[in-house]
Amino acid sequence: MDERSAAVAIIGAGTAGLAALREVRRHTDDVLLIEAGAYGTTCARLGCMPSKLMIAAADAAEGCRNAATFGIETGPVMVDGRAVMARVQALRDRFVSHVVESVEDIPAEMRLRGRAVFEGDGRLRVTGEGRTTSVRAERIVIATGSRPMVPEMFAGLENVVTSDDVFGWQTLPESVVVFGNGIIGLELGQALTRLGVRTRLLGKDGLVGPLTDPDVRAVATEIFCNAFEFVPDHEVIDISEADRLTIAYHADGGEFSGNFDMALLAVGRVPNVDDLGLEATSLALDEDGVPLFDPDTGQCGTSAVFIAGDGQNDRPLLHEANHTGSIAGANAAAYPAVAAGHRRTPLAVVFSDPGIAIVGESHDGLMARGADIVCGAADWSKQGRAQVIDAACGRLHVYADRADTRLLGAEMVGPAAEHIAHVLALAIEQRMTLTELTAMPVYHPTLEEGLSTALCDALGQLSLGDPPLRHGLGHGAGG
Ligand SMILES: Cc1cc2nc3c(=O)[nH]c(=O)nc-3n(C[C@H](O)[C@H](O)[C@H](O)COP(=O)(O)OP(=O)(O)OC[C@H]3O[C@@H](n4cnc5c(N)ncnc54)[C@H](O)[C@@H]3O)c2cc1C
Ligand SMILES: NC(=O)c1ccc[n+]([C@@H]2O[C@H](COP(=O)([O-])OP(=O)(O)OC[C@H]3O[C@@H](n4cnc5c(N)ncnc54)[C@H](O)[C@@H]3O)[C@@H](O)[C@H]2O)c1
Repeated sequence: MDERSAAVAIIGAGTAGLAALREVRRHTDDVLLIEAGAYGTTCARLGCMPSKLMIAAADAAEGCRNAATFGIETGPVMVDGRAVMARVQALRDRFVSHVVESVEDIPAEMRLRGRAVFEGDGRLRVTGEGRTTSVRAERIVIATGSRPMVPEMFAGLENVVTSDDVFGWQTLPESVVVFGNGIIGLELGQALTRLGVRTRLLGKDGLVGPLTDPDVRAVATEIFCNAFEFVPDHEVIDISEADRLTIAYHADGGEFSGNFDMALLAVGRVPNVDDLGLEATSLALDEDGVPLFDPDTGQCGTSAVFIAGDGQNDRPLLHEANHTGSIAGANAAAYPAVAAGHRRTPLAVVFSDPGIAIVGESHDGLMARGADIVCGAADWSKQGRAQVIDAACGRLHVYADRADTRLLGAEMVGPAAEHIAHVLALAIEQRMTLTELTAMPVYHPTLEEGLSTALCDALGQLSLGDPPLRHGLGHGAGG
């Protein structure tokens, strides 16, 4: 068995692991980056980028279908599944190759290929490429990511895939039943529908992505139920498999069934911590097997182990993997001088059409802590610019503290959600009040006028004297 030692070992060369490495190398080159799989990150290979490529193709098809609304005739829209997947894979490969090149620029002596398992505190066994290496590390960063959850009832079925499989398809299937009304289910379910795949999305508990505000969720439910075969809640009665999958289920008080080429599971992701041998360490674990850690430092208890990215099982998003990776790396390098990093305003976006976003504190979170808030609303169906571009549907709610009028959070479904969410994140990060926000300039005619409507609505509900001069053009059908 080979033996290695390092001041810092990082398990996982994904987004979080690479961010941690960058921070550690500011302090020391005595670091080992351990990777069990292919270099290239989940984001580029199997996540953010290929999914957005598929959505881009789907939106192009939908744009052609809707062109007649503007008086433009395109003729029948034909989707060439092979060409769609070829573009997805070509651009995905380009994104992956950029990451792989940057990893290969890391000095070879800092990299180790193989699967790491803890053998005790500060001790790892790494197995891969035909050899086993025993690693002693003073500090360790766990950055092992997550994988799709596969519930027991699907085990053993052949025609069941996850997002790990979709982007490798050579062409598009004829039909897919998607399980999961979360972010992946909505994004891929809608994209597949727009790409001409007969798609049914079966969800649980009436949820729509991450939305928690009942009014916003109700609007989103109506929109997506009209946009494609979306069943927000169901209970499986039976799944059988011959040539195709046959699903029988209860929904809306009735009994339904359907035949599909395959099932796409998008029912959540599990952190890759279960096969890490954590039981061999002195770390305390939560009920999901994740080490108890401080979200501000990434530190697990008072140990020299830090955790980052999807492995934290907290905010499984790319920018959070990058940020928590940096925090964990900086603290692993400086240990025992551990410092809190600044955790940014929570921000989650669903790239559906219309888009969905949550910024800052969610409605559920605010209610749970008994916050005294004022909620301002905008109805996108009446918004001028949204009507111009044929995107007039959705709802925006902004939440502000009733006492000091600081913006606390927002939930939305509607046009430009990804951009409006960023404006709001900036405002929350800067601790801006409704008075300050409504004093900002708003151009006409823009979708930002819808945001202005919601902010003015919130301010108008407070007894602060006269509300500011409203940007009237943002309120109605163009004036
Ligand atoms: C379909 C899909 C779409 C997504 N879209 C978006 C999006 O649009 N925006 C967004 O913000 N987020 C999106 N995400 C989430 C985002 O991709 C993840 O949050 C992010 O990639 C997590 O990065 P990470 O570094 O934690 O994990 P990863 O990049 O997965 O890195 C973990 C690495 O650890 C390695 N590893 C695991 N166990 C071991 C071990 N024992 N030993 C050695 N190595 C090990 C793995 O092989 C892997 O390379 C999407 C995810 C999916 C699946
Ligand atoms: N745009 C983005 O930022 C983006 C895109 C894709 C993925 N991601 C990340 O990946 C994570 C995982 O995505 P996800 O969509 O798999 O998980 P998710 O946690 O977002 O949603 C899972 C959904 O599946 C439902 N569900 C659970 N069991 C079910 C069952 N048996 N049948 C039907 N539905 C069931 C749940 O109610 C939930 O709504 C996301 O939370 C997100 O952080 C982000």
